[in-house]
Amino acid sequence: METVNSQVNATGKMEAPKLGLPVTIITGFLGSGKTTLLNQILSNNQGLKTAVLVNEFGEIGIDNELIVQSDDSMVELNNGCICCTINTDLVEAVYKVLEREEKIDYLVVETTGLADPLPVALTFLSSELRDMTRMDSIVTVVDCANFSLDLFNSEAAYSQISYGDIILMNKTDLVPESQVEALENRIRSMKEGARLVRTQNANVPLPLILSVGLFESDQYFNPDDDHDHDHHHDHHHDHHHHDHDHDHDHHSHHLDNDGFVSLSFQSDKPFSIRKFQSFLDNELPESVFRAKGILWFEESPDRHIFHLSGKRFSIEDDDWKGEPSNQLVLIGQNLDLATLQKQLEDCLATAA
Ligand SMILES: Nc1nc2c(ncn2[C@@H]2O[C@H](COP(=O)(O)OP(=O)(O)OP(=O)(O)O)[C@@H](O)[C@H]2O)c(=O)[nH]1
Repeated sequence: METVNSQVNATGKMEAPKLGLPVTIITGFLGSGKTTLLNQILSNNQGLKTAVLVNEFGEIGIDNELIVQSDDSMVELNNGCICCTINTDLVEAVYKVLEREEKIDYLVVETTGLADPLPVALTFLSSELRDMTRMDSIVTVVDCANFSLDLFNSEAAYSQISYGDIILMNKTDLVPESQVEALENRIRSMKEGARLVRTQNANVPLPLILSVGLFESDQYFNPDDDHDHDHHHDHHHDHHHHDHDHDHDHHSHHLDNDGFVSLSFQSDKPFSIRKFQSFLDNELPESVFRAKGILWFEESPDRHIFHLSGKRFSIEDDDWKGEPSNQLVLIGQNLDLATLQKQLEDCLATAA
Protein backbone atom coordinates (compact mmCIF):
# COMPACT_ATOMS: atom_id res chain seq x y z
CA MET A 1 0.00 0.00 0.00
CA GLU A 2 1.24 3.48 -0.75
CA THR A 3 1.31 5.18 2.59
CA VAL A 4 2.57 8.35 0.90
CA ASN A 5 -0.90 9.05 -0.27
CA SER A 6 -2.59 8.25 2.97
CA GLN A 7 -4.15 10.99 4.97
CA VAL A 8 -4.53 11.32 8.68
CA ASN A 9 -7.94 12.58 9.62
CA ALA A 10 -8.98 14.62 12.63
CA THR A 11 -9.14 11.63 14.93
CA GLY A 12 -5.62 10.65 13.93
CA LYS A 13 -6.84 7.56 12.16
CA MET A 14 -5.07 6.62 8.98
CA GLU A 15 -7.19 6.84 5.93
CA ALA A 16 -6.04 4.97 2.91
CA PRO A 17 -6.20 6.74 -0.40
CA LYS A 18 -9.45 6.36 -2.22
CA LEU A 19 -8.07 7.23 -5.60
CA GLY A 20 -7.94 4.55 -8.21
CA LEU A 21 -10.30 2.02 -6.69
CA PRO A 22 -9.92 -1.07 -8.88
CA VAL A 23 -13.13 -2.21 -10.51
CA THR A 24 -14.06 -5.58 -11.97
CA ILE A 25 -17.29 -6.02 -13.86
CA ILE A 26 -18.91 -9.45 -13.81
CA THR A 27 -21.11 -10.05 -16.79
CA GLY A 28 -22.65 -13.10 -18.46
CA PHE A 29 -26.04 -14.26 -19.58
CA LEU A 30 -28.98 -15.08 -17.32
CA GLY A 31 -28.16 -17.86 -14.89
CA SER A 32 -24.58 -18.37 -16.09
CA GLY A 33 -23.09 -18.15 -12.58
CA LYS A 34 -22.36 -14.47 -11.89
CA THR A 35 -23.69 -14.49 -8.33
CA THR A 36 -21.88 -17.78 -7.74
CA LEU A 37 -18.65 -16.07 -8.85
CA LEU A 38 -19.38 -13.08 -6.68
CA ASN A 39 -19.79 -15.41 -3.71
CA GLN A 40 -16.47 -17.10 -4.57
CA ILE A 41 -14.82 -13.69 -4.54
CA LEU A 42 -16.42 -12.62 -1.26
CA SER A 43 -15.55 -15.91 0.43
CA ASN A 44 -11.96 -16.10 -0.76
CA ASN A 45 -10.80 -12.53 -1.02
CA GLN A 46 -8.69 -12.86 2.10
CA GLY A 47 -8.92 -9.53 3.78
CA LEU A 48 -9.41 -7.55 0.61
CA LYS A 49 -12.32 -5.34 1.59
CA THR A 50 -14.61 -5.73 -1.37
CA ALA A 51 -17.68 -3.66 -2.09
CA VAL A 52 -20.20 -5.08 -4.49
CA LEU A 53 -22.80 -3.43 -6.64
CA VAL A 54 -25.47 -5.78 -7.82
CA ASN A 55 -27.94 -5.00 -10.51
CA GLU A 56 -30.89 -7.25 -11.08
CA PHE A 57 -33.53 -7.62 -13.69
CA GLY A 58 -36.90 -7.96 -12.02
CA GLU A 59 -38.72 -5.88 -9.46
CA ILE A 60 -37.76 -7.84 -6.40
CA GLY A 61 -34.10 -8.39 -5.62
CA ILE A 62 -33.47 -12.04 -4.90
CA ASP A 63 -29.71 -11.62 -5.10
CA ASN A 64 -29.40 -9.87 -1.76
CA GLU A 65 -30.76 -13.10 -0.30
CA LEU A 66 -28.28 -15.17 -2.25
CA ILE A 67 -25.05 -13.30 -1.66
CA VAL A 68 -22.93 -14.67 1.14
CA GLN A 69 -22.09 -11.41 2.81
CA SER A 70 -25.22 -9.35 2.51
CA ASP A 71 -23.93 -6.67 4.82
CA ASP A 72 -23.59 -3.00 4.13
CA SER A 73 -20.73 -3.40 1.68
CA MET A 74 -23.29 -4.37 -0.88
CA VAL A 75 -25.35 -1.86 -2.73
CA GLU A 76 -28.25 -3.05 -4.77
CA LEU A 77 -29.00 -1.23 -7.95
CA ASN A 78 -32.56 -2.23 -8.39
CA ASN A 79 -34.85 -1.97 -11.32
CA GLY A 80 -34.09 -3.32 -14.67
CA CYS A 81 -30.93 -2.80 -16.45
CA ILE A 82 -27.72 -1.23 -15.29
CA CYS A 83 -26.73 -0.21 -18.78
CA CYS A 84 -29.78 2.02 -18.92
CA THR A 85 -29.13 3.81 -15.68
CA ILE A 86 -25.41 4.39 -15.91
CA ASN A 87 -25.33 8.11 -15.67
CA THR A 88 -27.30 8.39 -12.50
CA ASP A 89 -27.71 5.30 -10.35
CA LEU A 90 -24.37 3.71 -11.03
CA VAL A 91 -22.31 6.87 -10.58
CA GLU A 92 -24.19 7.66 -7.38
CA ALA A 93 -23.72 4.14 -6.03
CA VAL A 94 -19.98 4.31 -6.72
CA TYR A 95 -19.76 7.68 -4.96
CA LYS A 96 -21.46 6.13 -1.96
CA VAL A 97 -18.82 3.41 -1.87
CA LEU A 98 -16.01 5.95 -2.24
CA GLU A 99 -17.40 8.18 0.48
CA ARG A 100 -17.51 5.44 3.07
CA GLU A 101 -15.33 5.95 6.10
CA GLU A 102 -14.15 2.38 6.01
CA LYS A 103 -11.53 1.74 3.39
CA ILE A 104 -12.62 -0.29 0.41
CA ASP A 105 -9.94 -2.11 -1.57
CA TYR A 106 -11.91 -3.39 -4.47
CA LEU A 107 -15.21 -2.89 -6.23
CA VAL A 108 -17.03 -5.67 -8.04
CA VAL A 109 -20.05 -4.83 -10.17
CA GLU A 110 -22.42 -7.61 -11.16
CA THR A 111 -24.60 -6.69 -14.11
CA THR A 112 -27.88 -8.31 -15.01
CA GLY A 113 -27.75 -11.18 -17.44
CA LEU A 114 -29.33 -8.92 -20.03
CA ALA A 115 -26.91 -6.01 -19.73
CA ASP A 116 -24.34 -4.94 -22.24
CA PRO A 117 -21.17 -4.49 -20.16
CA LEU A 118 -19.69 -1.78 -22.35
CA PRO A 119 -21.77 1.19 -21.18
CA VAL A 120 -21.09 0.08 -17.63
CA ALA A 121 -17.33 0.04 -18.26
CA LEU A 122 -17.50 3.37 -20.06
CA THR A 123 -19.20 4.89 -17.03
CA PHE A 124 -16.04 4.19 -15.05
CA LEU A 125 -14.00 5.97 -17.71
CA SER A 126 -16.33 8.95 -17.76
CA SER A 127 -15.28 12.26 -16.28
CA GLU A 128 -17.30 11.63 -13.12
CA LEU A 129 -15.42 8.48 -12.15
CA ARG A 130 -12.22 8.12 -14.14
CA ASP A 131 -9.93 9.75 -11.59
CA MET A 132 -11.30 7.81 -8.67
CA THR A 133 -11.54 4.37 -10.16
CA ARG A 134 -9.45 2.07 -12.32
CA MET A 135 -11.24 -0.37 -14.58
CA ASP A 136 -9.37 -3.60 -14.00
CA SER A 137 -11.23 -6.14 -16.05
CA ILE A 138 -14.50 -7.40 -17.43
CA VAL A 139 -15.09 -11.03 -16.48
CA THR A 140 -17.68 -12.87 -18.55
CA VAL A 141 -19.31 -16.03 -17.22
CA VAL A 142 -20.51 -18.45 -19.88
CA ASP A 143 -22.98 -21.23 -19.13
CA CYS A 144 -21.58 -24.17 -21.11
CA ALA A 145 -24.86 -26.03 -20.73
CA ASN A 146 -27.04 -23.18 -21.97
CA PHE A 147 -25.06 -21.11 -24.38
CA SER A 148 -27.62 -18.75 -25.66
CA LEU A 149 -26.30 -16.64 -28.52
CA ASP A 150 -28.25 -18.40 -31.23
CA LEU A 151 -31.20 -19.10 -29.05
CA PHE A 152 -31.94 -15.57 -28.07
CA ASN A 153 -30.48 -13.49 -30.79
CA SER A 154 -29.48 -11.20 -27.99
CA GLU A 155 -27.18 -8.29 -28.66
CA ALA A 156 -26.27 -8.08 -25.01
CA ALA A 157 -25.15 -11.72 -25.01
CA TYR A 158 -22.87 -11.01 -27.96
CA SER A 159 -21.44 -7.91 -26.30
CA GLN A 160 -20.73 -9.86 -23.13
CA ILE A 161 -18.43 -12.16 -25.07
CA SER A 162 -16.81 -9.55 -27.22
CA TYR A 163 -15.94 -7.24 -24.31
CA GLY A 164 -14.92 -9.95 -21.86
CA ASP A 165 -11.25 -9.67 -20.86
CA ILE A 166 -11.50 -13.07 -19.23
CA ILE A 167 -14.17 -15.60 -20.09
CA LEU A 168 -15.08 -18.28 -17.57
CA MET A 169 -16.40 -21.39 -19.27
CA ASN A 170 -18.65 -22.33 -16.37
CA LYS A 171 -20.79 -25.39 -15.62
CA THR A 172 -18.35 -27.72 -17.33
CA ASP A 173 -19.72 -30.45 -15.05
CA LEU A 174 -22.98 -30.46 -16.99
CA VAL A 175 -21.64 -31.12 -20.49
CA PRO A 176 -19.18 -33.49 -22.16
CA GLU A 177 -15.72 -32.11 -22.76
CA SER A 178 -16.25 -32.16 -26.52
CA GLN A 179 -19.07 -29.66 -26.10
CA VAL A 180 -16.87 -27.38 -24.01
CA GLU A 181 -14.20 -27.53 -26.69
CA ALA A 182 -16.66 -26.73 -29.46
CA LEU A 183 -17.96 -23.79 -27.48
CA GLU A 184 -14.43 -22.56 -26.83
CA ASN A 185 -13.70 -22.65 -30.55
CA ARG A 186 -16.88 -20.79 -31.23
CA ILE A 187 -15.98 -18.10 -28.71
CA ARG A 188 -12.43 -17.81 -30.04
CA SER A 189 -13.88 -17.26 -33.49
CA MET A 190 -15.94 -14.39 -32.10
CA LYS A 191 -13.10 -12.93 -30.11
CA GLU A 192 -9.58 -13.54 -31.15
CA GLY A 193 -7.14 -14.18 -28.32
CA ALA A 194 -9.91 -14.59 -25.77
CA ARG A 195 -8.65 -15.76 -22.39
CA LEU A 196 -10.77 -18.75 -21.49
CA VAL A 197 -10.80 -20.49 -18.15
CA ARG A 198 -12.90 -23.61 -17.51
CA THR A 199 -14.76 -23.58 -14.21
CA GLN A 200 -17.27 -25.42 -12.09
CA ASN A 201 -19.37 -23.31 -9.78
CA ALA A 202 -17.31 -20.36 -11.01
CA ASN A 203 -14.43 -21.64 -8.94
CA VAL A 204 -11.43 -19.78 -10.24
CA PRO A 205 -8.18 -18.72 -8.54
CA LEU A 206 -8.85 -15.07 -7.75
CA PRO A 207 -5.45 -13.83 -8.98
CA LEU A 208 -6.59 -14.88 -12.44
CA ILE A 209 -9.46 -12.43 -12.42
CA LEU A 210 -8.81 -9.65 -9.89
CA SER A 211 -6.14 -6.95 -10.17
CA VAL A 212 -5.09 -8.29 -13.51
CA GLY A 213 -5.14 -4.95 -15.28
CA LEU A 214 -6.46 -6.48 -18.46
CA PHE A 215 -8.95 -3.81 -19.32
CA GLU A 216 -7.44 -1.59 -21.97
CA SER A 217 -9.31 1.63 -21.84
CA ASP A 218 -7.63 3.01 -24.95
CA GLN A 219 -9.33 0.25 -26.87
CA TYR A 220 -12.56 2.03 -26.16
CA PHE A 221 -11.33 5.55 -25.99
CA ASN A 222 -8.35 7.40 -24.65
CA PRO A 223 -9.40 9.37 -21.59
CA ASP A 224 -6.59 11.85 -22.24
CA ASP A 225 -7.82 12.53 -25.70
CA ASP A 226 -10.44 15.16 -25.17
CA HIS A 227 -11.94 14.83 -28.55
CA ASP A 228 -12.59 11.17 -28.21
CA HIS A 229 -13.74 11.54 -24.70
CA ASP A 230 -16.18 14.29 -25.50
CA HIS A 231 -17.48 12.27 -28.31
CA HIS A 232 -18.40 9.39 -26.07
CA HIS A 233 -19.57 11.65 -23.35
CA ASP A 234 -21.89 13.49 -25.67
CA HIS A 235 -23.09 10.26 -27.02
CA HIS A 236 -24.02 9.16 -23.57
CA HIS A 237 -25.75 12.37 -22.85
CA ASP A 238 -27.73 12.09 -26.02
CA HIS A 239 -28.60 8.55 -25.21
CA HIS A 240 -29.55 9.47 -21.71
CA HIS A 241 -31.57 12.42 -22.84
CA HIS A 242 -33.58 10.73 -25.52
CA ASP A 243 -34.05 7.32 -24.08
CA HIS A 244 -34.32 7.93 -20.43
CA ASP A 245 -35.24 11.30 -19.11
CA HIS A 246 -38.56 11.34 -20.82
CA ASP A 247 -39.21 7.68 -20.81
CA HIS A 248 -39.88 6.22 -17.43
CA ASP A 249 -40.52 2.88 -18.96
CA HIS A 250 -37.04 2.68 -20.39
CA HIS A 251 -36.17 -0.68 -18.85
CA SER A 252 -38.83 -2.55 -20.66
CA HIS A 253 -38.12 -0.48 -23.74
CA HIS A 254 -34.51 -1.55 -23.79
CA LEU A 255 -35.32 -5.12 -22.99
CA ASP A 256 -38.04 -5.26 -25.57
CA ASN A 257 -35.20 -5.35 -28.05
CA ASP A 258 -34.30 -8.79 -26.86
CA GLY A 259 -37.88 -9.61 -25.99
CA PHE A 260 -37.22 -10.42 -22.35
CA VAL A 261 -39.70 -9.65 -19.63
CA SER A 262 -39.85 -10.60 -15.98
CA LEU A 263 -42.53 -11.53 -13.51
CA SER A 264 -42.02 -10.88 -9.82
CA PHE A 265 -44.24 -12.92 -7.54
CA GLN A 266 -44.45 -12.40 -3.80
CA SER A 267 -46.75 -13.87 -1.20
CA ASP A 268 -46.85 -14.14 2.55
CA LYS A 269 -48.66 -17.45 2.13
CA PRO A 270 -46.93 -20.78 1.49
CA PHE A 271 -47.08 -22.80 -1.71
CA SER A 272 -48.33 -26.34 -1.76
CA ILE A 273 -45.41 -28.56 -2.86
CA ARG A 274 -47.67 -30.70 -4.98
CA LYS A 275 -49.19 -27.73 -6.80
CA PHE A 276 -45.84 -26.06 -7.36
CA GLN A 277 -44.35 -29.30 -8.67
CA SER A 278 -47.26 -29.65 -11.05
CA PHE A 279 -46.76 -26.04 -12.17
CA LEU A 280 -43.12 -26.81 -13.00
CA ASP A 281 -43.95 -30.05 -14.76
CA ASN A 282 -47.04 -29.04 -16.68
CA GLU A 283 -47.49 -25.30 -16.91
CA LEU A 284 -44.15 -23.52 -16.91
CA PRO A 285 -43.59 -22.40 -20.51
CA GLU A 286 -40.28 -23.25 -22.15
CA SER A 287 -39.83 -19.57 -22.85
CA VAL A 288 -39.11 -19.02 -19.15
CA PHE A 289 -35.35 -19.20 -19.39
CA ARG A 290 -34.44 -18.19 -15.88
CA ALA A 291 -36.11 -18.21 -12.50
CA LYS A 292 -34.89 -17.70 -9.01
CA GLY A 293 -36.62 -17.49 -5.74
CA ILE A 294 -36.85 -18.05 -2.05
CA LEU A 295 -39.68 -20.52 -1.56
CA TRP A 296 -41.90 -21.42 1.34
CA PHE A 297 -43.90 -24.65 1.24
CA GLU A 298 -46.71 -25.48 3.59
CA GLU A 299 -45.28 -28.97 4.05
CA SER A 300 -41.76 -27.83 5.00
CA PRO A 301 -40.21 -25.82 7.84
CA ASP A 302 -37.21 -24.95 5.63
CA ARG A 303 -36.39 -22.02 3.43
CA HIS A 304 -35.88 -23.26 -0.11
CA ILE A 305 -33.61 -21.60 -2.66
CA PHE A 306 -34.93 -22.18 -6.13
CA HIS A 307 -32.98 -21.75 -9.36
CA LEU A 308 -33.92 -22.50 -12.92
CA SER A 309 -31.58 -21.93 -15.86
CA GLY A 310 -32.64 -23.22 -19.21
CA LYS A 311 -34.33 -26.56 -18.63
CA ARG A 312 -32.63 -27.33 -15.37
CA PHE A 313 -33.87 -26.44 -11.95
CA SER A 314 -32.63 -26.95 -8.42
CA ILE A 315 -34.10 -26.51 -4.97
CA GLU A 316 -31.77 -26.21 -2.01
CA ASP A 317 -32.74 -26.30 1.65
CA ASP A 318 -31.75 -23.56 4.02
CA ASP A 319 -33.01 -21.98 7.25
CA TRP A 320 -35.30 -19.00 7.57
CA LYS A 321 -33.71 -15.99 9.15
CA GLY A 322 -36.87 -13.92 9.27
CA GLU A 323 -40.52 -14.53 8.64
CA PRO A 324 -41.18 -17.08 5.89
CA SER A 325 -42.60 -15.80 2.61
CA ASN A 326 -42.46 -16.53 -1.07
CA GLN A 327 -40.39 -14.47 -3.48
CA LEU A 328 -39.94 -15.59 -7.04
CA VAL A 329 -38.76 -13.97 -10.26
CA LEU A 330 -39.36 -15.54 -13.67
CA ILE A 331 -37.55 -14.21 -16.73
CA GLY A 332 -38.14 -15.11 -20.32
CA GLN A 333 -39.17 -14.05 -23.77
CA ASN A 334 -42.74 -13.28 -24.77
CA LEU A 335 -44.27 -14.39 -21.51
CA ASP A 336 -47.95 -14.21 -20.77
CA LEU A 337 -47.47 -12.50 -17.42
CA ALA A 338 -51.12 -12.51 -16.36
CA THR A 339 -51.45 -16.25 -16.88
CA LEU A 340 -48.22 -16.98 -15.05
CA GLN A 341 -49.29 -14.78 -12.17
CA LYS A 342 -52.58 -16.64 -11.94
CA GLN A 343 -50.87 -20.04 -12.15
CA LEU A 344 -48.54 -19.10 -9.31
CA GLU A 345 -51.42 -17.84 -7.19
CA ASP A 346 -53.06 -21.19 -7.76
CA CYS A 347 -49.97 -22.89 -6.32
CA LEU A 348 -50.60 -21.29 -2.94
CA ALA A 349 -51.70 -23.85 -0.39
CA THR A 350 -54.79 -21.84 0.44
CA ALA A 351 -55.90 -21.49 -3.18
CA ALA A 352 -59.17 -23.13 -4.08
N1 LIG B 1 -24.11 -27.63 -12.20
C1 LIG B 1 -23.62 -26.40 -12.05
N2 LIG B 1 -24.43 -25.42 -11.57
C2 LIG B 1 -23.91 -24.19 -11.43
C3 LIG B 1 -22.55 -23.89 -11.75
N3 LIG B 1 -22.35 -22.56 -11.51
C4 LIG B 1 -23.52 -22.07 -11.04
N4 LIG B 1 -24.47 -23.04 -10.99
C5 LIG B 1 -25.89 -22.92 -10.58
O1 LIG B 1 -26.57 -22.17 -11.60
C6 LIG B 1 -27.63 -21.41 -11.01
C7 LIG B 1 -27.49 -19.93 -11.41
O2 LIG B 1 -26.32 -19.41 -10.82
P1 LIG B 1 -26.18 -17.86 -10.44
O3 LIG B 1 -24.81 -17.66 -9.93
O4 LIG B 1 -27.32 -17.43 -9.60
O5 LIG B 1 -26.33 -17.22 -11.90
P2 LIG B 1 -26.37 -15.67 -12.28
O6 LIG B 1 -25.55 -15.50 -13.50
O7 LIG B 1 -26.01 -14.82 -11.12
O8 LIG B 1 -27.91 -15.50 -12.59
P3 LIG B 1 -28.70 -14.12 -12.94
O9 LIG B 1 -28.15 -13.07 -12.03
O10 LIG B 1 -30.13 -14.44 -12.69
O11 LIG B 1 -28.44 -13.85 -14.38
C8 LIG B 1 -27.53 -21.65 -9.51
O12 LIG B 1 -28.42 -22.67 -9.17
C9 LIG B 1 -26.10 -22.10 -9.32
O13 LIG B 1 -25.93 -22.90 -8.18
C10 LIG B 1 -21.72 -24.96 -12.24
O14 LIG B 1 -20.53 -24.79 -12.58
N5 LIG B 1 -22.32 -26.17 -12.38
